[in-house]
Amino acid sequence: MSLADTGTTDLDTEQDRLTRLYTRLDELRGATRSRLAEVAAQTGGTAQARSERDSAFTEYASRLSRFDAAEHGLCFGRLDLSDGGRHYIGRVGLPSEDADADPMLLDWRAPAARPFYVATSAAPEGVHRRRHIVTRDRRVVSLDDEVLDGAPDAGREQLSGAAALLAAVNSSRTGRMHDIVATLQAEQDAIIRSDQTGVLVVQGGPGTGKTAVALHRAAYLLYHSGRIASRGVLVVGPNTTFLRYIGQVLPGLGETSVLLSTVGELFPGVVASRSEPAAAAAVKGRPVMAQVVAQAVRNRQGPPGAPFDVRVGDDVVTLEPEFWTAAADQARETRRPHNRARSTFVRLVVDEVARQLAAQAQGLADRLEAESAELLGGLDLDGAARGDLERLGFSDSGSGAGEDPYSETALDLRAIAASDPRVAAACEALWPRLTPQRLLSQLFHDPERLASAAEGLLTAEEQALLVRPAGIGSPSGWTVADVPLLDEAAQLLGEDDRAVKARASQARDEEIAYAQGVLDVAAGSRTEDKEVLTATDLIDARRLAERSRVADRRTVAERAAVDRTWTFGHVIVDEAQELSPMAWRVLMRRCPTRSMTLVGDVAQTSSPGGLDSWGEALDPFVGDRWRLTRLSVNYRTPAEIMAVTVPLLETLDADSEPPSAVREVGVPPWECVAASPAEVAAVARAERAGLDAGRVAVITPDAEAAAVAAALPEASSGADPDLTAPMVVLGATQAKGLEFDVVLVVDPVGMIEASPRGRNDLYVALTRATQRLGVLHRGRLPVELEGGLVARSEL
Ligand SMILES: Nc1ncnc2c1ncn2[C@@H]1O[C@H](COP(=O)(O)OP(=O)(O)OP(=O)(O)O)[C@@H](O)[C@H]1O
Repeated sequence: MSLADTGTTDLDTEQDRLTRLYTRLDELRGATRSRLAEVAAQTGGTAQARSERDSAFTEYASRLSRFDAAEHGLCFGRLDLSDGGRHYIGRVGLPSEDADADPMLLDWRAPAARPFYVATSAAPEGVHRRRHIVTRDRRVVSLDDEVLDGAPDAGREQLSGAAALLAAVNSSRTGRMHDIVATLQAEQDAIIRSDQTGVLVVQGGPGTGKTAVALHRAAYLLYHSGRIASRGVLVVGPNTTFLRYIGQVLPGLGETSVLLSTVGELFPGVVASRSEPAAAAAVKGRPVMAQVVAQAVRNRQGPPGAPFDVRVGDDVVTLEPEFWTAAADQARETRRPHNRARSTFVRLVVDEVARQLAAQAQGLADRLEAESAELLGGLDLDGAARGDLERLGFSDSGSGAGEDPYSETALDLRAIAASDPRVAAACEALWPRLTPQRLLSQLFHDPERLASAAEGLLTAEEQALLVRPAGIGSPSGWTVADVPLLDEAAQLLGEDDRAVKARASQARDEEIAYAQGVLDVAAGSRTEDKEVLTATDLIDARRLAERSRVADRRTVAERAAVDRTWTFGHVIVDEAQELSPMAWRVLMRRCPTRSMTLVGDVAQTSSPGGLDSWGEALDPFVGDRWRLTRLSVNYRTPAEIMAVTVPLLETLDADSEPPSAVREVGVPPWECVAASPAEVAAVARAERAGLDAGRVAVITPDAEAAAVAAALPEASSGADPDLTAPMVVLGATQAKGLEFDVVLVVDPVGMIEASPRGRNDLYVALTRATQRLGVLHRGRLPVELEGGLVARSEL
C-alpha cells in the first residue's frame, strides 16, 4: 500500500505503524518477563535439567534486556523497495504474530537491513526510497526521505540520511556517547559487518567514528555469532573516564555480553592506581620485559651455590649443588609452569633425602657389623645388625631404599622426608610457591634480584627506573604498566590448583553431609502411614545436594571479569595505538582465535610505549595476516577546526590524510592570551554562559590541570571527572576519545613540551570540539598553530 493510497499524511501513517510496533514490543516484553519469572522460580531436577534452565534463564534475560533497550528509538527507518516490498528497520527485530508473515520490524543487523545503510542513488541496491523516521518517546517527530532509484542527487551522494545525520552531529553533547544505529554511514557499515575472523585494524583520524563503529561491531558480532556470544566480547579502552563515556552504548543496543576494561583492570584482584614516571612505564611496556620476567622466574628455581644441608630428625642430609641443578632441570623439563612443576621438584628432593637417610642407615649397619666382627669374632652378627636396622625402621637389611623405591621402608622414609618441615622449608627456599604479585614485588624491591633477571636485557639506567622504594607492592601499589607484567608472570607461574580442588571437594562433601542431615530429620519424622512417601524414599543425599545447588546465572561479562584465564570470542581495542607491546601480549592471550577489531589513529599516540605503526604491534602475533581499513570522514570536528590542525598533523605524520569534516559551523577557532589559571577560568565561564546546553571542556597540559581546576571550582575535574557536568577540566592525556561542544585548549606550548608525544596530545586536544575551539596561551603559539587562529578580539 503506498502512502498516497492511505489518504492520511505520512506522519500519521508512520505514527500508526509506530504505535503498532510498540504494542507488539510490549506484548513480547511481557511474555518474556513471564517466562523469565517461571524459569527463575523453578528449582531441583537433574544436573542436565538445571543446566538447561540456566541457559533458558540467560537467554530470556538477554532477550528482555534487548526489548527494554529498544524502548527509545524502537524504529528509525523504512525501506521501500523497487519491487514494492517494504521493511521497517529498528533496534530490535519484532516478529509478526503470524509466524509465517514477514517480521514487523527488522533488526538493524539483519542482512535485509543492510541497504538502509549502504544504498546510494548510484547503487540503489533495489531500494526505491529510504526514509529516516525520527521519534521521541513513542511519537514520530519528523521524516526524511531519499529517493534512490531516480536521478542521482550529487549533493547528498556521499551521505546516507544527511538530514538525520547532521541533526545528530549538531546536537548538544550530553557527556555520554550515544549509539548511531539510525545514521550509520556506508563506510562504517562495511566495517561493522565485515568478517569476524582474523585481526581487523580500523585506522581513522579524529572524529571518524572509530569508537562508535567498534561498539556497533561488537553488537553485530554478538547478534550473528553464537560462539562469540557464548564467550563474550572484551572492549579495551584507554582509561575509566572513557569507559564511562562509552558505557551506555552497548546496553542501549541491548547487549550485555561485553566486558569494558582498561588494560590496568585486566588482572582480577589488582587495582592499578599508582602512577609512575612515563620513562618507567615505557621500559615496562617493552617486549624485552617478557624475557626479564621469565628470567626472574627461572632465578627462583634452585640451585644454591654451595651444598645445602637438610636436617631430618637427628640426621643431616647434604644435598650437593649438582643434585639441585639436576632436580631443577628435571622439573623444568616437565614444561609445566613454575608452581605446577614444583611438585616434580619437591618429589625429587624428598626421594633424594629418603635415599640418603636410607644410605646413612645402611652405612651405620655396615659399620656396626664390621666393628662387631672385629670385636666378637665368629658370633651371630646378622641378628645384631638386623636388630639395629629394625630400630632404624628397616625390616630387611638386604633391601636398601635405593634398591627398591617401593619397599615399605623406602616409602616410610619418603613419608618422613615429605612431612618434615625442614625439607619443606628447603624446597620453599629453592623452588618457592610464587604468586605473580610476590614475584614482581620482590623483583622490583631488590636491585640485586632485578640485576640478575635483567642482565644483558636492560641497562643499569633502565633497571634503576624499575626499582621501587619499600612498601610498594601492596594491592594498591600497582601501576597500569605493571598489569601486563603480572599477567606475564601468572602465565609462567601457573597455579597449582590442587589445594583449590581439594577445598571444593571438601565443600561438596559438606553439602552432602548437610543434605544427609536434612534427610535424617525427614526420616525421623516419618509417619507410620506406609502410604505416605517422605523425602528419603525418593532421593539420596548426593542428589539432594545437587538439587539445592545455587545456579550460576552470572552474565558472560560478569564471569569473564573475575577470571584471568577467560578467553573471549572477540576483542575490540579502542585507542589501540596506545598499547605497549607487553599489553598486546595480554590481549593476544585473551583471544587465542585472534578474532579482533583494533581501532585507533597512530597520529594520536600519546603514551611513550605506544605505536608508530600497526605492523609494529601486530607482526609478532599474526605476521602480516591482518586487514587494514580506513575511515575518512570526520563527523565530530567542524571543517574550520580541522583546517587549523593540518600543519600539526603534517609534523606528526607527513603521509597522513586529514579526514574531511562533514560540516562547517561558521565559527572560526580563536586564540587569546590567558596567562594565569584565573584568566583561564574567566574565559571558560564566559564560554559556558554563551551556551544554552551542552558541555565545555578546558584541556590543559597534565601538570596544569589541578591549578586551573582550583580556579574553576564549579567545573568537574580530577582523576575521574564527571563528564555530564556542564564544565570539566581535563589534562591532555585524559581527553583522549572524548568530545565536548566547546573546547578551550590551554597553554599549547606547554602541552608540546610536557612529553615526548606532546604534539600528539595537542592534536588530540584540538580535535575534541563539536562546535567551538578556543586556544588560550601565554603570549606565544606553537609554530604549527600560527596564522590558523583568529584573535579573539576580532571575533
Ligand atoms: N554515522 C554517524 N552518525 C551520527 N554520528 C556519528 C556517526 N559517526 C560518528 N558519529 C559521531 O561522531 C563523533 C565521533 O565519533 P567517535 O568518537 O566514534 O570517533 P573516533 O574516530 O573514535 O574519534 P577520536 O579518535 O577522535 O576519539 C561521535 O559523537 C559519534 O557519535
